[in-house]
Amino acid sequence: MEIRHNVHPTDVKRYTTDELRENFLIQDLFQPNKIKMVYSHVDRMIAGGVCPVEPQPLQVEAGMGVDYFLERREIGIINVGGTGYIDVNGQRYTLNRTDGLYIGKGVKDVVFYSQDSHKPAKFYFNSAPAHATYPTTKIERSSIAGNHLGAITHSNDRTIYKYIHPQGVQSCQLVMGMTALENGNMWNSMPSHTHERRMEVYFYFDLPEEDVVFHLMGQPQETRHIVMRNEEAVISPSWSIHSGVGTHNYTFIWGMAGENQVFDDMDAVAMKDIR
Ligand SMILES: O=C[C@H](O)[C@@H](O)CC(=O)C(=O)O
Ligand SMILES: [Zn+2]
Repeated sequence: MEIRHNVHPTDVKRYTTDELRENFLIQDLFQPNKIKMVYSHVDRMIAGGVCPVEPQPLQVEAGMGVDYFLERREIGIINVGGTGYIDVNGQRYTLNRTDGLYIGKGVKDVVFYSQDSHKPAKFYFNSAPAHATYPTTKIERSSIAGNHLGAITHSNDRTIYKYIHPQGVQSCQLVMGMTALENGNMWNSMPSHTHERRMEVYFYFDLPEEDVVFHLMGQPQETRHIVMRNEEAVISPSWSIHSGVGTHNYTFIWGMAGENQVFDDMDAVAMKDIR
């Protein structure tokens, strides 16, 4: 398990490109038969990926100080690969591409599978500390009514699908969903925002190999960027904007943890104030 520490925004002003990438960027999420996990000290969020060519059990990692992964945690999972299965205490859930699964605190036995090892599942996940148990629930993408936002005139015509949230599948603190940009639309979350009360992780996918997303971060008056490729994620502390522009349209999964679960509790940054 990789550990990422908290960093102070005053220090981040002086970070080099490599330091920004070492502290915030998450790469190599889908290595065959390996569960990749990054443990962020920002709200103790774990972001990770599983590519189960062979079945992969979710295992506690050294340093977590518990007997099993979900002893004091909850997890949200979205499949971005071929059809896969997740067995939760022996009960099988089938996840097609972009279907999700919430698993509550206390579940001991979670195993990831691919339906076809030549077209393996790619399970992206976010996990946050939890102190109560909410039911394990499958979330079919087709069952979610998306919220349409943006317009082609601002190159940000997109649909937000909320998977885990107070009006949908319940959780202790995890809020999770997916935003898909229409063809020819490149911008997300601009005008930008922060949310002092929650951190967020973005995972970009559906991006052609030769294309990139310039992910924008930093304090609103002190912005920086990280160049990201397909199937990479980035940690956004509560003081940082999280926005991006691609050389091609893309889709991204967002996950949040922290003080509240109110999606609209954002500190909007006026365009005249961003620097
Ligand atoms: O706090 C909310 C998150 O930043 C995202 O949900 C924003 C987003 O998906 C978008 O604007 O497209
Ligand atoms: Zn946000």
